[in-house]
Amino acid sequence: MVYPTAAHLNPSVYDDPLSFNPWRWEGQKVNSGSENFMAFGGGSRFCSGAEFVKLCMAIFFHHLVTKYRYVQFD
Ligand code: HEM
Repeated sequence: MVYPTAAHLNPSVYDDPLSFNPWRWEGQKVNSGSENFMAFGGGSRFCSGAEFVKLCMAIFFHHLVTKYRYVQFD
């Protein structure tokens, strides 16, 4: 039995696992066979919408950063 949340918060794999760091998986093996990244489950129950939702997220972020201007409030 694998507990994905524990794998994602494993301090021996990820430095400071509770901090927000979108780059934490850079250079890691994050495909469906990864032992350290299981956001979409694994094995025979692997999320069948994974590729679809990754495309949706890429399109969403593309529009988020190209169609809006951002200003910093102090
Ligand atoms: C960020 C978005 C998503 C995340 C994080 C996610 C995550 C997951 C996870 C962790 C599982 C495995 C559940 C288990 O082991 O019992 C799963 C299964 C599944 N997901 Fe997703 N999912 C996402 C989006 C989607 C979308 C958009 C679809 C469909 C269009 C989808 C369809 C499915 C289906 C059908 C299963 C069951 C697969 C099976 O048991 O054979 N998911 N998802």
